[in-house]
Amino acid sequence: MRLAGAGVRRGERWIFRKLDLELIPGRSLAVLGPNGRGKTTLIRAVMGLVPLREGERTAPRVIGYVPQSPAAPVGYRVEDFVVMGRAARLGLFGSPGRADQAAAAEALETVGAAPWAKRPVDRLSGGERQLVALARALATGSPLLVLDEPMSALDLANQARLLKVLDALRAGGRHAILFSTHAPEHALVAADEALLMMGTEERSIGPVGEVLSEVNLSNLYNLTIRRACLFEETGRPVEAIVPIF
Ligand SMILES: Nc1ncnc2c1ncn2[C@@H]1O[C@H](COP(=O)(O)OP(=O)(O)OP(=O)(O)O)[C@@H](O)[C@H]1O
Repeated sequence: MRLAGAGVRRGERWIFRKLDLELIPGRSLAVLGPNGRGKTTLIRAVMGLVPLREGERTAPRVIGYVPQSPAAPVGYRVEDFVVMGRAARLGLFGSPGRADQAAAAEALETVGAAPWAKRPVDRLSGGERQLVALARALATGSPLLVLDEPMSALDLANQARLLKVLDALRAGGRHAILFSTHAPEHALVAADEALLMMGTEERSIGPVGEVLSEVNLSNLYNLTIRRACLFEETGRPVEAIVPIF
């Protein structure tokens, strides 16, 4: 996926301009910024759901997408909903075959949602729905996964589960992952690079460890923010990022 000199306007206002972005399989990028700064707009532009007013976009035909508030159509079981991720492979009147059912079952297993396969999708909680939406995105088989605040409705255990899934997908090398988040710690553990959206043309992009510095985060949120290493776990520092107020 590539954006070159990309810009999106809403009415009279540019949300972002002159944005260059490149993502390859095996790499994960986290997008951070205050409320209303344009994360969802950027994600929708990557998806091709919002037109660019300048610049160019190159992306796979099918993209695995987890929107901020995943829909829950009435009358579908979880497994049917996840198999919908295969739609682009089926053609207009195609119905899912064994391989499609197997891909859906595997995706549900990956996110830990297999036990809910027979449940009505409209009766899932917000967090359960986010995990099932990720399963549907995985079932597409796309090399690109785009997730808009995927952790926002998840409890701590499911946040950990999702971070582990994203980390494993990235390590597997077959997926490029783009996700937005309000939790810099999540970017530290599940992304290689971070994009901080500071202003329309102002941004910082680079390796998470460098970009998510106390100075950058304090400037981004206009607040004093401290970052501290708590301990090391299997050779990797576990860090806390804390606002001071
Ligand atoms: N359809 C639209 N028409 C006009 N303006 C819009 C539209 N959608 C979003 N905006 C505006 O674009 C700006 C960026 O919104 P966006 O949803 O991309 O921000 P965000 O960083 O994802 O915010 P949050 O963290 O609150 O989810 C906001 O000022 C918003 O009001």
